[in-house]
Amino acid sequence: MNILDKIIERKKQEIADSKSKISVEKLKDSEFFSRKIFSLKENLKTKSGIIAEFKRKSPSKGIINDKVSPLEVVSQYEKFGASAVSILTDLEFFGGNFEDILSVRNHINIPILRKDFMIDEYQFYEAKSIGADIILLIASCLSPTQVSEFTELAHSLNLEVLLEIHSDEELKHINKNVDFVGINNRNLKDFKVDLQHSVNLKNQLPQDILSVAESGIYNEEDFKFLKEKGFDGFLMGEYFMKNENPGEKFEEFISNVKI
Ligand SMILES: O=P(O)(O)OC[C@@H](O)[C@@H](O)c1c[nH]c2ccccc12
Repeated sequence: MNILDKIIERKKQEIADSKSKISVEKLKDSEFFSRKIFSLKENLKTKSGIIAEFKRKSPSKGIINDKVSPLEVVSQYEKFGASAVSILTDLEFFGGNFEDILSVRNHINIPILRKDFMIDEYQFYEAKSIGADIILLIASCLSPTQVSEFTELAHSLNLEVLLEIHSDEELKHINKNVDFVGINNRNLKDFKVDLQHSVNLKNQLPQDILSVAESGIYNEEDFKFLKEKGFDGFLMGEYFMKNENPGEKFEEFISNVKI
């Protein structure tokens, strides 16, 4: 079984567990169902284009940073120009939890991407109830029909949709309603990073869709290369998080790439 299959197996159990504890009706009581919306579509153009991630650990890297708090990190990300922040909520494989989003939502004014493996409608209500603005749909975990149904549900909750693809076959998951197409530079099955592969895939996207380059952006050259190739957004985690002070690293990066 590859890691992605393991994650999905585990996720199914977690969802069943959560459903037995909290109903969708209960989730809807959250104050976040009726609040100001932060839009990445707007922020991609007006800010750096970087979606800066808070991530404690990952299956490919092990522990990255478990010493810093989400609030200190994402406040700095916001201050120095992140278009949005991405916060992992998977506990088992990424060391994240809902509290990581809840503890920052009312302190920042940029959108938050709930980064998790979305396979069930229930999770969209959950995402909304903890204050997320954007959700990730991973094509390799879903059928094209699920992508279009989940996109509709997300939009009905005022959540923006980032659809992640990694291969030519997954181009068929794209529909005109998704807000952004993310191309993962990292293969989730074997963790290999290949930027040129992403550029080739980007060239096959529909003309007017906003594109985000995801993962494995490890230095200024990588970033500049992808920007020159026309990506609108850049999802970066480890490069900042592996530092003692991720916010400071973000600031340094922004000033070096001059955006
Ligand atoms: O830390 P990196 O290499 O900069 O990558 C960030 C982000 O793209 C990565 O965490 C990611 C992209 N797609 C995912 C899907 C699930 C979990 C994590 C991810």
